[in-house]
Amino acid sequence: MSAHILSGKEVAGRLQQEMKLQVEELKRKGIIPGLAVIIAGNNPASRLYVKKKSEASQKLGIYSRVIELPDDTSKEQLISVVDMLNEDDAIDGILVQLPLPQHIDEREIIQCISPDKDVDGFHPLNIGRLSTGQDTFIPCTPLGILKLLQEYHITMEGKHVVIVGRSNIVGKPAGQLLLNEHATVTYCHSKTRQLAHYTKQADILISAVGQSRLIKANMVKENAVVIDVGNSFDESGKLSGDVDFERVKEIASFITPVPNGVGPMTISMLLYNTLKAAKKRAHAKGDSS
Ligand SMILES: Nc1nc(=O)c2c([nH]1)NC[C@@H]1CN(c3ccc(C(=O)N[C@@H](CCC(=O)O)C(=O)O)cc3)C=[N+]21
Repeated sequence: MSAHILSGKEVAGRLQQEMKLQVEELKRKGIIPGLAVIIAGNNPASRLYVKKKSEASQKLGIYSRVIELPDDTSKEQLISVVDMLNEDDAIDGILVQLPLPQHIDEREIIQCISPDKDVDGFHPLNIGRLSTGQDTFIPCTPLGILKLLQEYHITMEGKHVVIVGRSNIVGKPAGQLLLNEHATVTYCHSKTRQLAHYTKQADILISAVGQSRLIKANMVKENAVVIDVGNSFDESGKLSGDVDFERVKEIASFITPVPNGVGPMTISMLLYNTLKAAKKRAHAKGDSS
């Protein structure tokens, strides 16, 4: 039997309709949610993602500002842009698109973002909050995965979640988030020996590596839930995930496609976090709802 498809596109569309109403409500209270995206350099994939983010926010009625900087922008220039946005009352959320040009230390820039505007959830303070189970901005991809699982009534408590990939933006925070949901979490990465030994034990398998069709059918347990975070290109230049979808779907119970799986959920959660920040601003303004 073939797996059920976890349609990120469908769920993201639904969530965005709900959020549109919330934006309208905020506007009635005199608050226009605002998102700023900074992109340095002209990596074509990064440009495409930034365009998607800005289009999606505008569709909801969120004020969107994209700040494009050249590849040779200095660290000081970038920090001064972040500082300006930290101070700007029209901006609730700041996203610095990664990767940054080689000569800039990403950590140094991320630390300059006000934790209250850090809609990516990448600031060390927010990472600390996530790891101790406090309220915070949860990184968009892990949060998107959680919402997608919840939407399909897939429970996490007591399940063995195996995460392949330990990046700061997906793998690591996804593990912490699902640990907070009472899953048993195993991390695998490029140095893991006998990867299949671990992946075969997963009730929920999350791959966030960026290597086309790394996860084969014989690495997946019967009826597992398979979440594919990969967005890479195969030999023929076609957009492809980490999972050998055509074969794995015959073994899994649920599976995300690429495209239209995790990607659209990531975008939705960026809007969700921006709204969360704007609601806090409304609250600070003296609104009690
Ligand atoms: N500060 C920062 N925050 C990020 O959240 C961030 C980032 N930097 N840098 C790059 C990665 C990548 N990322 C994606 C978001 C959506 C899709 C997406 O919507 N993908 C579509 C396909 C896209 C296509 O057609 O090429 C899909 O899977 O359906 C992909 C990738 C966010 N990132």
